[in-house]
Amino acid sequence: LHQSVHFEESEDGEQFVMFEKAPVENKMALMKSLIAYEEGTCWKARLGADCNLTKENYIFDIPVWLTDESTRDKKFIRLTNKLFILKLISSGAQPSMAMEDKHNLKDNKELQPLLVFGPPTIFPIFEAQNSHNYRFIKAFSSQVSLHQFLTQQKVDPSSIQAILCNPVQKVTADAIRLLPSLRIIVTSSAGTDHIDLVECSRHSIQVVSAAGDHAGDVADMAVGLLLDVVCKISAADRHVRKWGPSMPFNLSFGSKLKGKRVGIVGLGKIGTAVAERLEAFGCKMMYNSRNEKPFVSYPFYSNVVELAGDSDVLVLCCSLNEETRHMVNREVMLALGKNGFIVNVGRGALIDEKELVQCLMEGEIGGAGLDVFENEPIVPNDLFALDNVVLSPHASSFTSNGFNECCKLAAEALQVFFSSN
Ligand SMILES: O=CC(=O)O
Repeated sequence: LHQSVHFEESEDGEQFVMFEKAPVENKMALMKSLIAYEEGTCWKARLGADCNLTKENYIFDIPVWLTDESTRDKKFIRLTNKLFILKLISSGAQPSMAMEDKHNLKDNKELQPLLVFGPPTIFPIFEAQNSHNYRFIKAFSSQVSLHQFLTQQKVDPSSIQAILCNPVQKVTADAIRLLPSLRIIVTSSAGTDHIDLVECSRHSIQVVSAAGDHAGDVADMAVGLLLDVVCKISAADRHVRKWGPSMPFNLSFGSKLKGKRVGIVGLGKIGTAVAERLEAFGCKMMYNSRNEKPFVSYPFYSNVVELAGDSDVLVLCCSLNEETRHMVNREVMLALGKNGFIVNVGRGALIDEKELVQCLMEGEIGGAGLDVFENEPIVPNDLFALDNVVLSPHASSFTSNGFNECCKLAAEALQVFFSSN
């Protein structure tokens, strides 16, 4: 999705969103997100002028009146890997904010500078929707220190009041100290472990999580990973791809989710959503949390080793901080046991990853479903060879609804901040 998008106007005054060169999958993903965001708006798409196509096949003529999923997909299938332009043709609904304000575009120098770290996965969409409000200073594209980068870009550090970020790039104490006017950091994630919160509070900087209510998406992923590793779905898939007369069926048995005792570590919104889903599968829930929750009927364990000892599955949903770093260590994994499973949708460093790999290879635990890793994007090679492990690239909140909501929340948080300052 990392590509640039900007607005253009044709000679006859028509307004376009221009997508620059990028792989077609990215364009399609971005376009789908835009379309999902623009529900009810009619779009027309056509190829960009540099495609050297004749007038006849130049225009796609796909007014995208959004009706249902099946028609959406059919329409996008026809896009090619050339440049293309989206054109807003008419609409009963409100045009997008970006389009509406096209004529009010301020001079670039008058726009509020917004320092972008990461970049957040939502950034291409956020940028397209908010380029009329902000001058984006893309620190994520730089290989040099923030100080050098700002100097190169001729940006005065004291002009920066806001950062948009996500867990890909840390907002360190040094970065914060470099920006004397910094007042707000908006992160597109639920977790804030990539931001030096102590330094923020020292300088009275607000930290806003714009993740929205994506607990359901993350919980779906947790349950998916658990089902996959318990029922061996990915292992079976790999097996089928090699299956044939010369390769007999030799898949080991999966097991049953029903009746499993599941210890949720971190019974916040995500943990609760996981528990609700797993109850429907007939699992028996218990939990560990900073404090016992008075209105929760599941048994509470203040000690994770004891929780692991009484569980068949541990699902990690808590945030990462100095107390929770490596909370799942070898002792916890041995307590969970040879038939036990771990699912991690929190942060990689909640588990001592070296010990996890060791325990998986030695058969000290039964399997793992992992959406997060200690040193992303580096994943221990040993995991790739294990059939009892299911891996996902920190993608539990990658749904188009989640993206759009997150963009909206980030934009609102910044708008409220700038309009009250
Ligand atoms: O990892 C994702 C998040 O914290 O939202």
